[in-house]
Amino acid sequence: MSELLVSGGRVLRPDLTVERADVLVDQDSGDVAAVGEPGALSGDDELDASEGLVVPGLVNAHTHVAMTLLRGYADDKPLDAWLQEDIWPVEAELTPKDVRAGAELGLVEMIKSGTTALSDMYFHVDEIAGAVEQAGLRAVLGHTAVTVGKDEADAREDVQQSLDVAERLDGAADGRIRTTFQPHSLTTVGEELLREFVPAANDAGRPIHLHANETSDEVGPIVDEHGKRPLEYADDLGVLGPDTWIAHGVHVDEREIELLADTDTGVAHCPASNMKLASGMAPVQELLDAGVTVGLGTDGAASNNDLSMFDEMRDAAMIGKLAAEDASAMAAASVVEIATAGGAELLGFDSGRIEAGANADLAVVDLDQPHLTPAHDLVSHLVYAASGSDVRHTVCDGTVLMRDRDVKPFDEATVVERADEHATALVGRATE
Ligand SMILES: N[C@@H](CCSC[C@H]1O[C@@H](n2cnc3c(=O)[nH]cnc32)[C@H](O)[C@@H]1O)C(=O)O
Ligand SMILES: [Zn+2]
Repeated sequence: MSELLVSGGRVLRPDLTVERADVLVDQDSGDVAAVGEPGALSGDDELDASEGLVVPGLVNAHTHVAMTLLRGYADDKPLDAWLQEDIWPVEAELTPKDVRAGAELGLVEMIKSGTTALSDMYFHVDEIAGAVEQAGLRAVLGHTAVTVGKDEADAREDVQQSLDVAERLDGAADGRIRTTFQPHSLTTVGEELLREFVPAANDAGRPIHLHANETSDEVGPIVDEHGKRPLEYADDLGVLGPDTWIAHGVHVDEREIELLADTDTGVAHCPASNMKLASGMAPVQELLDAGVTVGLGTDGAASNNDLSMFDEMRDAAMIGKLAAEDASAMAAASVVEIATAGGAELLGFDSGRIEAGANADLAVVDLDQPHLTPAHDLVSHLVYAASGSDVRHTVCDGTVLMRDRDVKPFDEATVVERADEHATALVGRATE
């Protein structure tokens, strides 16, 4: 048995208290074997956590990891125009190799900022799965179906593909990859196909992930057409349930919040994307108070524009207070909770907490820095003062993915260079 000792630091416990402790990782099972008194445990290999805080690996509950290729390509526009005028025309030119290059870049960025699990929505998913397998991360993947603007045969083919890809890739990378059925949103996939395929996904036991209630522009047409709120329509279609989580949930009314709680449907909150596209402020504190399971997501790098969950935590705290008009809303502990245990619950991974028996998915944050001094409250620091570049080591499934900022599964310089080349050629093709 090979064991890794994360030693000399402080550890963020599941109840969000901090104590001096060492963490012993069983690298064969990929689980935490024990959390013990400093110096009491020993392993074959050691990871130095002195002057550091060991935290659960962050869980990015909604992203499009390959969209790193479009980082900074189209900014300062609302969702609808941004997608239709800029993003979709370029995405139409994406090749599988582009997606692989963009995904690798995004995954390197995640490893460097302490993220160990992600929920992704995209296409050419085999390439994303290959990149995740190489990265050593944990992911929930899927093929996102869009039917607007497609003829009947293409539309059906796309939705069928979402179901097929989910079935084929579930359990890949030694179980680190799980899958979801993914209608893009309630307005971009037609009702007939939703009525046919959602029950099929449910019958297959496939979790569902989709964008919903992101902008007010998408709520109106659903109310006009179906005479009900988007999440009532979703419920009617069989979309809601304990295995489903929606991205955004910005424009939800009281009844919809109740519906989310009653059906145990989760929400991936994406504050940076919501601010940047001026989509609105999600009532996250209200969702939490109603008992809804909430995770935190960056969304894609074209609407953020980075994939750091540290930035996202700060944004969640800030906009959460503004939305509630209450400075005590989305307190630091709640934010850390959604970025770790909350996201893990949505994705269905036994991660998001450092405890014997849980997945050994963790990051060590370097506290020995001016902007993290003094150390009155380390949970506060994680949300309000730390950044992704403060992460010293990242471990997923018991494997060290970054040691002293050196990313192990990839040659970082090669990944950066390749992504840059692919992005430049892609935009060239799309605009020629
Ligand atoms: N474009 C493909 C499938 C869509 S993949 C998932 C899509 O979500 C898009 N996307 C990224 N961020 C957002 C968002 O915030 N709201 C809605 N869609 C988004 C992203 O650009 C990508 O096109 C097709 O037409 O078949
Ligand atoms: Zn999205």
